[in-house]
Parts: sequence; C-alpha cells; structure tokens
Amino acid sequence: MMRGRIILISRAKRRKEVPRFVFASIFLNLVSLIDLRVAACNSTSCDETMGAASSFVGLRVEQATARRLLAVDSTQTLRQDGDVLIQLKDTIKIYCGDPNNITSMWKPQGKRQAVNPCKEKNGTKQYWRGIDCSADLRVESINLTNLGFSCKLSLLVPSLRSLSRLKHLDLSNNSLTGPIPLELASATALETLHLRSNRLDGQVVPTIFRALSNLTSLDVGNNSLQGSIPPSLGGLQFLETLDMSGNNLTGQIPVELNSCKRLNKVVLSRNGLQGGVPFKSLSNLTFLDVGKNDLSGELPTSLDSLLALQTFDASHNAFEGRFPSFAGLKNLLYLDLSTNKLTSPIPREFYDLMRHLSFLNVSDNDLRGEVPPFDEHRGVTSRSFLNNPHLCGKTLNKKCSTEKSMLVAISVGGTVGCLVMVLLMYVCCSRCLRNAKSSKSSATVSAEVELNLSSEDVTRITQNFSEQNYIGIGSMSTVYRGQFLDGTAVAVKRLTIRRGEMSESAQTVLADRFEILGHIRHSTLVKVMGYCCSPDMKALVMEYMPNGTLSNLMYPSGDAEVVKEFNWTHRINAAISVAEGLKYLHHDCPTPTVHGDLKPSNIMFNTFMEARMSDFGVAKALSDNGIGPSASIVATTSGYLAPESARQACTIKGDVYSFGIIVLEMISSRSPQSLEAGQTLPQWIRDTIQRNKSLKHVLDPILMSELRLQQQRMAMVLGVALLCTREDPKERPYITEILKMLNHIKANRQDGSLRGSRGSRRLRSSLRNHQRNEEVPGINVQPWPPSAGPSAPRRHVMSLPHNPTLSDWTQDSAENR
Ligand SMILES: Nc1ncnc2c1ncn2[C@@H]1O[C@H](COP(=O)(O)OP(=O)(O)OP(=O)(O)O)[C@@H](O)[C@H]1O
Repeated sequence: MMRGRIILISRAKRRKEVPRFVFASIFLNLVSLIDLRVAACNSTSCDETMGAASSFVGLRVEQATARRLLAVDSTQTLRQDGDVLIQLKDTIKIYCGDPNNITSMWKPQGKRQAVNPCKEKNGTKQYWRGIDCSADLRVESINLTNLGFSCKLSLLVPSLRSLSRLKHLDLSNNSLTGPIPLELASATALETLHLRSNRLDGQVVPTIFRALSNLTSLDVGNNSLQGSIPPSLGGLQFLETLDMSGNNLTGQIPVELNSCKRLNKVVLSRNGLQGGVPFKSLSNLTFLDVGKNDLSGELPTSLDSLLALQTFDASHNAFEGRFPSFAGLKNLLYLDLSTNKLTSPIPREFYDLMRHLSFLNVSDNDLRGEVPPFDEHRGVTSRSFLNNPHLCGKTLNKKCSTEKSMLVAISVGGTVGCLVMVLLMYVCCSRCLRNAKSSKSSATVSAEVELNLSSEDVTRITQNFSEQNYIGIGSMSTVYRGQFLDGTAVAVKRLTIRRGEMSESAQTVLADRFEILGHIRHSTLVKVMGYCCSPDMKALVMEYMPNGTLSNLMYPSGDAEVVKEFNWTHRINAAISVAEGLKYLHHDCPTPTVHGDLKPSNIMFNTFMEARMSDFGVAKALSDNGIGPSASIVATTSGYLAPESARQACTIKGDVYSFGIIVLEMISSRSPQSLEAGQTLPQWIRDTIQRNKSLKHVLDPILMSELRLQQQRMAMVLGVALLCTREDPKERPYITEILKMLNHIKANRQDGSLRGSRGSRRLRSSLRNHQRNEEVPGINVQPWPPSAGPSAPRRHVMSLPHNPTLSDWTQDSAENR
C-alpha cells in the first residue's frame, strides 16, 4: 500500500457500493488477521491458537463493521485517528488481552455513533482512556503502560504507525514480545518512544532509529534486546534521554553518541557492553549510568569535559588503573565506581570535590594510599571505601604503614641512617605482628568501620521504639522504622532477648558475629548498617526496604494499600537476585556464610522493586549462642529448611534447598505451610503434575495470563527448583550452577534455543553430574526442548524437564546429542 493513500470507505457516501467492495475488503482483512494470528502463535501453542482462530473468523464476521476492518496507511483527520484506534483496540483484544478493559470506551459514541477520541465537552477533556490529543484535536499521545498486554509488538505497530500525528508512545511494563519492528520506522512524528520492561528481544535494527529523527526520549530498558547499540543513534540530534539498560547488548558504546549534543540522561547499565566510556564534551549530560557491564581499560580523562554531570555510575565493571581526579565535574553529586579494578591512589583534588558529593562508593577496588580525614556526611562515609585493602587513614580506622618514614631514614645515609633503618624495620615488623594479632578478623572483615552502636543510639534512631515506627514482628524480633541523623532510613530489628539471658562471653561472640555480618556487602543483600550488643539490648540496624517482603507480595493482605503487580518477570528477576546473593555469601565473600534461614519473609524489595535478601547468618549467630528454637523444630515446621537441617548444622546445600522451595512457591503461590501435615511442596508439585500432566494445575492463577508465552521458561525454572529440593544434598547443585541455569533460562527464547549460545562445556558437564536416570514419578518427561522443526508435533500437555541440564536449552545441544 502506498504511503498516504487511504483505503477508507465512507459509509454514507458509498452505501450502495458496499456489498462487493466491502466483502472483498472483509475477506482480505480476515486473511491478513488470520495471518497475523498464525504469526503470533508460538511453537508450543499453535494448535490452540489456530483452533481459536477459526472460531474467531465467525466472531469477526458477525461483529466487525466494514469500516472497522479497513486499514488506513496515514491518518489525515481526527475521525481517521479514531478509526485506527478502534482497529488497534481489536488487535489488542484479540491478541494481547486487555484485562483492565482500558480500551472498552474506544468506540463510536452517541446517537450518531461519532468516532471521536479527542472529545471535549464544555471545555472538559473526555478523551479516550490512554489517549492525549493536541491543541488542534488530533491523537498525539498513547500511554498504555502496565496493562498486562501480552502479545507481539509487531501486531500493534501497523495501527500505531498509521497515526500521522503520534508523538508520544508509551507501552512500558507490559509483556510485549518479539523484536522492535522495522515498520516502526515509519512513525516519523514520534518524539518519545518508551517500551521499557517488556519482553522484547532480537537485534536492535539500526535503520529504525535513523528514521525516527525527531526522538527526544528513547527508553527500551529492561527487555532482552541483543546486538550492539546502533551507531545510527548518533543521528538523533534532538535526543535527550537514552535508556537501554537491562538488556543483553554487547559490543562497544558507539562514539557517535557524542553527536547527540542534547543528551541529558544516558542509562546503559546491566548489559554486556565492552570497551571504554567514549563520552566527551556533552555539555548537557547530567546522568550517566554504565554500571554492571564488561567495560574495561582506564576511565578516560575526557570524562572531565562532561561539565554538567551530576550522577556517574560505572560500578561492577573491569575498569583498571588510575582513579580520575574528576576535577572538572563541579556538579557531581553521585559517584559509584565500586567493584572495579582501580589500583592507584585517590588524587588529592578529588577530596575537595568529595565535600560536595551526596553519595560516594569506591568500595571493592584495590585503591592505595592514605585517605585524609574528612567530614562524614550523608552517603559519604568511611563505608564508601570498603574492601580496598591498601587504603588507610584515620577515618578508615586503619593506620598507614611507615613506608614514608623508612624512605626518609634511608636518605639520611651513613651508619646512623642504617642504624635508624634497622630500628624502624624492627618497629614496623613488631607493629605488623601486633596488628595481625589484634585483628584476627582482618582477613574476613573488609574494613574497620564503626558499626557498634550503643543502646542509646538505637533508642534515639527509633524515637524510643515508638508505636508509629513499628513495622512488624517475627518469632525472635520486632522491627521498627528508624532514621540516622543524616536522614538515612533504616529498619531496626530488636531481638527478643532479655537482660541476663546471655552470658557475657556469649554476648561478645554475638557482637563479633554481628560485626562480621556488618561488613558483608553485596548489591543483592540488605545492608547491615550497625548493631547493638549491650547487656540490655541486642539489635541489628539494617537498610530500610520500602516495598515489603516476598510474602507480602505473594499473599497481600486485604487492607494492603497497593496490591503490587508481581508478574513472571518480577519473579524470575527476584529468583536471580536471591541466587546472586547466595552465590556471594557461599563462594565470593571473604567470610563464606550460610544464610540458614532463607524464606519469603527474608526476601525484601527496595524502591525499584529489586529483591534483596536479609537476615543472612543471623539464625546461625543466634543458634550458636543457644538462642532461638532448635533447628530440628524449625526444620519440621517451617517447610523451608532442608530435611537434613534437623540433624546437622545449616549448610550451603541447605540454603539451596530453601531457595528451591521459595522458587516453587513463587511459581505456584502455594506456601509449604498450607499443605497437609507431612507433605512437602516438591512432593505436592510432583503429585499434582503426575495426576494432571499439565503445568497449569500447579501454577499461580495470577501467572495464567502469561502461560502461553512463558510456559517453557516456567517449566524450566520449575525443573531447576525441583533439582534444588532433592532429598539428598549431594544431588543438589551449587548455587553458582543454579544461577547460570536461571540466567540462561531468562535469556532463552520461547522456542527453547539460546540467543548467542554461550553454554559453557564445563558447566554442562558439571550439571550432567546431577542428572540421574530415575524419573520424577509422574512427570511426563518429553524430549527437551521440544523439537523446533516444522514436523514436530504440537503439544498442549506441558512436558517438564525434571532434571534440566544446561545442554537441554542451548541451541547446539540438539545437534550435539
Ligand atoms: N530491612 C527491613 N526493611 C523493612 N521492613 C523490614 C525489614 N526487616 C524486616 N522488616 C519487616 O519486619 C517484619 C518482621 O521481621 P523479622 O525479621 O523480625 O521476622 P520474620 O523474618 O518475618 O519472621 P521470623 O522471625 O520468624 O524469621 C518482616 O516481616 C518485615 O515486614
């Protein structure tokens, strides 16, 4: 169809011609709609889809008017905008679902059946929901966020691109799939395009953005897009915001982005980007967030030319060498360079700048030298420098070595000099020995930071544990909201231990354990920011988590103000975060730690709804001191503790079991405590699937709307969780392996193949070690993944990989097998 040509029949004008023309049009449109339907069906649900498609033909013939089925290539009038929206509504209803019925009012209205999405009455806007209009009453903006739409984006684009005046399109927080369609390139009026937090995948095609030359804001974050960032984005001269974070993008950040002179905010974190940071001379750039990538090399001096920069996050990369002075960045407020490989001293000029920062984190590097005394203030404290073993200084409570004075002594020369040197060496060595003795935990505790608070401090923080600060109560503690003097919000967990209940030595041991917990830092763990272990009070001061616990999300109470959406993406992301936290505790942290009490109430959500794990090591610290219920009682009542925990101390494999139960619960929304006595959640899942041969019967009803698109991933995650909950701890994988499996499942296409197939042979063979020949009773084990070939039988019954291995879902596995 040629651009600009409209095939639109005016009913009034052509009523007599309608029969032949309209029937032809209806036929053609039905064929194209069925084509779309076929394109939409995926490999596992085509039968179902096609069945529905044939009944759909009858339905559409009955319902659709000729006008509604006709397509407009580029709208010229408000009425045509309306027609296109009605067409879009049909597509949404048929393919995407509209659980909130947002489009129900998108229809001809009044006696005259007027199609007017921009209706105004007595100066009041009565626009169709989700629609905003320009001053001259044309459709200018579509905002359909967070509405549970679940379909291919390509199905919506034909209508959207027809709206010739559409400037703002926001379809974020739905479940849209497929690549960003090339057809979108013809929506040339677009100024903002927000497709954040969907399930888009495929390569980012450069030509699309070359054409969308009016874009000021592009947000495609939190999807699964692949390939590299298109250099063609450099042609978008009006671009102010670019967010491509949380995808699977690789390659280098294109230097061409420096041509977008209006760039104000660039967010590229959580990808697999490599190379350096090429940004320079972007005088409007205030926000650059490139954390959690594979970037490397030195941080360039050209960063100094980003004069407006306020926020710079380059954490969790592999930047090495020199710490930049950031001398030119007079507006900088937030700086995160943590978890890199920076090895130089921190330049003096930086400490001047530091006074103005409101947040600093340079922990987990190998920075050197003395940190001069500075005024600690909100967000910039000695904790900002954690895990840099070669940093020293009074503020860090760590004496610097006398290297300097030794050099001076050497320069004096002569016999006296030698004598002095010998003396100094003696002093130095004895000091080292003393240090090593006095801080036995220095290998485990990353930096010596004051976490120990007095009971007066804790009482003040919580306003004397006032009722309005009460958050909740557990079996061993009550939790209160609190605030540090600098305004940082905290949660104070006051343990229910009465004065005299603990011996003095037990109290010292507990304080030591709390001190160690306070130095364990990882982005997926709730920070322990202080503790109190005085005779009259035992308390932990923790980072405040404003979005509640996993239990609150899974089972919101009736009076919950906002019942937060907790969809499949949230759940798999939460599982991955918890696995990352456990991996850190078990294998990466200087003091390997067993969580020992992993359960939904210990998984919390921060402002960004990211899962964080709390209470790690607390159960063990308490039980080692004879406090709390015995493990055997907890193991038999909680449903989260591994069966062997009743007989032996908690182990990392015990944590893996608890993790598996939590994942099974997230999939089924069935709490282990809700089961009949003696039954475990894995048993219930296995029995139910054996009886019904279908995933549906164990699935949380809230996830049903996502089943069609996610069933393979759901089944694979279920398989991993069953593996974690094996009775024999030896048969459970380590959390490192589980994490790799979950990440592969997340990046996996619905057809079972893996984009960019990065399966590691070593991992595969280690996972094969977990495979056993016996089958989980009753689970219909089908070849996995289902063959993607055209002759493969379409199945409705879900097959479940009870013993998944990585090779089960890597593309090359089928060939190798
Ligand atoms: N860091 C935090 N931020 C916000 N709320 C918190 C925080 N820690 C705990 N809470 C809230 O306080 C409640 C009580 O927590 P607590 O750790 O005392 O018990 P629990 O984990 O729920 O149960 P149990 O004592 O049986 O392990 C939690 O359910 C949670 O809602």
